[in-house]
Amino acid sequence: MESNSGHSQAGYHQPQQQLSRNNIISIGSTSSSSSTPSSGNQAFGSTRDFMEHPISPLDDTYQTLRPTMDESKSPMLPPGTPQAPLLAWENINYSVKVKDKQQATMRALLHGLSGEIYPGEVIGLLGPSGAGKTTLLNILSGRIEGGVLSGKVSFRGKKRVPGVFKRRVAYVEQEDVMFPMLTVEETIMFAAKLRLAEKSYTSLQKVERVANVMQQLRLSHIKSSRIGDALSRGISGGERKRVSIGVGLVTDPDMIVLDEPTSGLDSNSAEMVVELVRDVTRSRGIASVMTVHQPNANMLKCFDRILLLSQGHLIYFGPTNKAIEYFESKGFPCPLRQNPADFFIDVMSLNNRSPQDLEASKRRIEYLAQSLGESDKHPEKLSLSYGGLYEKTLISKSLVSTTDIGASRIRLAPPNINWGTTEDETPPVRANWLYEVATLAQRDFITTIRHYTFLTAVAINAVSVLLLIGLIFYKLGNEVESIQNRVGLFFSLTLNSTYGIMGHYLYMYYKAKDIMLSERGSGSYRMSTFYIAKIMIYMPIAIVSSWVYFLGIYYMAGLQSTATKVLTSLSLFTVLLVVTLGLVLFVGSFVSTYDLASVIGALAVTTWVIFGGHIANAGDLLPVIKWMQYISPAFYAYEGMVRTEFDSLELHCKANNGLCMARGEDVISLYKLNQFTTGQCALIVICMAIGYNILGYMSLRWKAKPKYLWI
Ligand SMILES: Nc1ncnc2c1ncn2[C@@H]1O[C@H](COP(=O)(O)OP(=O)(O)OP(=O)(O)O)[C@@H](O)[C@H]1O
Repeated sequence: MESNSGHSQAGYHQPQQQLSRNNIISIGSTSSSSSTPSSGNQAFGSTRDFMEHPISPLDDTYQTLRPTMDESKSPMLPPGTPQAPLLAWENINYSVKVKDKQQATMRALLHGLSGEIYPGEVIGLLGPSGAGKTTLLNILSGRIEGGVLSGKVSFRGKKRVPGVFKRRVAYVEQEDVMFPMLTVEETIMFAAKLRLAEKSYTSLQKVERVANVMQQLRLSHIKSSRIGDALSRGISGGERKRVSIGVGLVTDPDMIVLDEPTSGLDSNSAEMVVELVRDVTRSRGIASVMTVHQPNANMLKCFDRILLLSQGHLIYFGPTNKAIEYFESKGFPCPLRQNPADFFIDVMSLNNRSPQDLEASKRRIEYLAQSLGESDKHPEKLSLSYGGLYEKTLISKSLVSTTDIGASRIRLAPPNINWGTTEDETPPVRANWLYEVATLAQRDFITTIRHYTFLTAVAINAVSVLLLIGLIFYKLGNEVESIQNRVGLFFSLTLNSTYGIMGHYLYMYYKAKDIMLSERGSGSYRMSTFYIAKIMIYMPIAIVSSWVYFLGIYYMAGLQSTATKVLTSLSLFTVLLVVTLGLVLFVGSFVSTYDLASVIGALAVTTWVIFGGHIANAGDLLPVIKWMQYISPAFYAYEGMVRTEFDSLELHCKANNGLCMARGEDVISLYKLNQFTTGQCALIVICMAIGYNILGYMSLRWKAKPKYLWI
């Protein structure tokens, strides 16, 4: 085996092919000069694969990798062409507060990390579980919340401006958060409509852009298929991931950040996703960075550089094809038939099998982390000191440079990208407010009408309430005994206009909120447009479905049917629906989880109903709790409706036993439902409807506002 001294600094400048051969000779002690490279499509993940290929798979891997830094300099860009890193970070430290035996201590998750990403590069972030990959990715993409963060991150050589940065960087989350009822094309199209200002792009241009993205991501043939979810089958996991990438790409970002894009995918789909990201990165001249769990050799080949992390320490950040050599220089030669990624992760992992193993692995990681700092041979150091893969200056706006790298053609800096101008600090133009409302309402409308279970539940509720209450209170008549039934009927209507709405719409709201929170990270749209669109879609459905049973019950029961009375009661009932919808949006916005929100929502509605004037006589409550009556919208709606019905109602007494109340007004007095006039009741409920919706909007703004740390 070659000694460490064999890897001189000059060794890192050797052409790649020579390096690979050297590796094979030195590690495997076999000559590879006459070997036949295996197919580039093959994943060298299993021992069988290796046995069938006498040449080291690494040789094949690295022969098709891009050239070394030195080779790539000249063909990538004309000599002297300026280029700056797209994203650079320096001395990143991050720690969080953790509770340990009742004591809060700070736990450092990242330790002094530095690096940079250049346009046209694909960076793979690898490391064992818990190494800090997602944490680093979140910091670099401006999505870290909580904890203490220090260091510097610059984008195009300048401090990041959140509003600009989040619209120039597409973030693809590990979980694909999309509306299952939309088709592939609709999903990408709505992203284009919401994120591309109509001032800058015509409708036709957006359509073309969407078609282009679908074609590039090989989604055109399934453009009309629904996304689907666990309940309704849709496109496959790999296709879903490509749609998520398409949603990010449609805005033409400068960089795409992917958190575990291959998780949950079979190896073929995983490879396809990584290869597509590489192709897109190169064809668009953008940069991409992704975390991947144990990539196979084919996936590893797609990364120009890899960043290896362990226990929050940087272990290696340099060209993929030099990592093996680097590890070998530190005394960790990669076995010939092992997938390099598995090998790196093995070397960087804590071994918990025994206290001795744990201690040894800790020392190994410490040594690797420290030796990175000391090593002046480290490829990344060279990259930094010489300008590395690219020259460290600015790419001119018009520059387009192509070069052959392995099987791929790289195109850098397409003409539509501006680098380093003052425009960088100006947030991109947003879509017009009304256009945004219309687009979100259109999306909500489509997703709601395709939500068959929701619509079926709403319809079943309306019909069953109509039949149940309608039959219980059928033809009440004007006998004095009908008093109890009349007040009971209005109480039942109050119950349904509160519990029914809470039950149906809270769940829908949470589903939509999850997607909104994910889209919000990229600054897709305003909170006001999201809120208004929700009201625009939920309210008509809630009102129309409730009117069906209200009017049906009204006529089945034979209540007073003058137009004024019907309209007054219907209006009070409708405003109560709107207040409850406001409560749904308020609780849904304020409380983070659906489980807790459903409990709080049900409790609030129960309180409204208890103090609604039917269960307990409105005038007989103890002063200490009587005030709760006045904050219950159900009380005003109920009082208003009962007053409307009993006003001028003549009741028939069968026998004059001294208990008969022949006038409706006497009933109102008996139940103490004469504290407010019907008009006052209506006004108060309208004010509550407005108040709850304002509260809902304010809490949405407050709670959904990303609290990311920026450095
Ligand atoms: N907010 C937090 N509070 C406490 N610990 C945290 C927090 N965020 C992350 N950690 C811890 O920091 C470490 C790194 O987490 P991170 O998710 O970045 O790792 P990872 O390399 O992405 O892991 P995996 O591959 O398993 O997803 C883990 O041990 C995790 O438990």
